[in-house]
Amino acid sequence: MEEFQGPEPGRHNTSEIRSQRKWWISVFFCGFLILTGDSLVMLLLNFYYVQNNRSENDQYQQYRGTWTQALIQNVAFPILIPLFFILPKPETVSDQTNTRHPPFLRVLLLYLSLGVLVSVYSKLYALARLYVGWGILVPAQLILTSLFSAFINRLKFNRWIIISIIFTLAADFFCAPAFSGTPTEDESYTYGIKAWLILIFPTLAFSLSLSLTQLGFERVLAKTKRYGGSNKKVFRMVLEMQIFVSFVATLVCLVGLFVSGEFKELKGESERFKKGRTYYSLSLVGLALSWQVWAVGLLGLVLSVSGLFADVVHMCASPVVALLVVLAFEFKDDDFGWQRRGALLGSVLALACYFYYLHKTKKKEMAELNKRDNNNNNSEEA
Ligand SMILES: Nc1nc2[nH]cnc2c(=O)[nH]1
Repeated sequence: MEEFQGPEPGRHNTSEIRSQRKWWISVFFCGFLILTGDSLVMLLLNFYYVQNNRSENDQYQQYRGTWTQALIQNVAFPILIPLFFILPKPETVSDQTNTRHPPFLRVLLLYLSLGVLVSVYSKLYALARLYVGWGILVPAQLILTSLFSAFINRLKFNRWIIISIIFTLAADFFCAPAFSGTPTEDESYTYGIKAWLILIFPTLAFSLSLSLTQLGFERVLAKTKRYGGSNKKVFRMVLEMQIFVSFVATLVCLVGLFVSGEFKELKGESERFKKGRTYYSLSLVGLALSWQVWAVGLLGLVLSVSGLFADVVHMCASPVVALLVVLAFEFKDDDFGWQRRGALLGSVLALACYFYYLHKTKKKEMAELNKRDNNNNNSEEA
């Protein structure tokens, strides 16, 4: 006689264990991309400005070139297009009749608004780094990201997240990677009211873009027909978001480059480059590719965890970047002293706290699933 087989015990558990494992792998992978992107960008930027003979320019000229930097931050998005098509399409769920998909116009508006925000923060970030110290820019940004996450994404803060934020703030306040782009000093430029405005707007735009991107993934992209309309998050969304947003940002930066007349300076820059034009082009290509690596990692973490976590990881990369810059360049007075070692420790602790919180959340999810499975089995046996 054939035995009646009830629902296989632990079936949900096995698939949950598998999906949690995949989730952890993607979190570590995206974190690695952010760290790699941040490090390469800073190393190449330093190389670029060292080679650029900045000190030979007049003070005005030293604050130029920021539209070019903004353009480079966004322009290499086409390298992601083949990857987008290689990744498998998500399956569409069969029960779609009742699902309301967001209209095309909403998706378009999302990409347009994020593209403009990204172009704003790319341009002003390039400028802000010339005016104000990293130690002020970065903590301000993390505080704003926390506020936006609380109000826009309804993120619930707990003690582990708060401790992680405090460690990150401390680490970044004491650990600015050396930056050879800083103009040869004129204090009035650095701390004037203009400098403070230039600090506030890119940090605002960056923080806002993280929260809106998270909202866009959850409320718009995950509900579209092409992603199954099932609220499932897949990596393809990251690539789609990055490609369309960077496309808009690139257009805005191109307009800025031409309207400001900065494009006329490109020839002079390539001629000034100490190692010659080939190295000039190679360093710009390297920078553009590194920015894409960074952006995919950042958006990947926004998708799989949150905008706040993505910002924490991005900020925690600074001490590592500072160490790499010390090893790669011989800038005067730049060493990896006790302050930076402390900052590195702060970053490690910040990440440990956040990861501990994520681990606890995932464990709780699994326990709830176990409980539900057990209840279902018991009621079917009764
Ligand atoms: N505003 C801003 N722009 C960025 N572009 C790359 N990183 C950053 C950042 O931390 N802040």
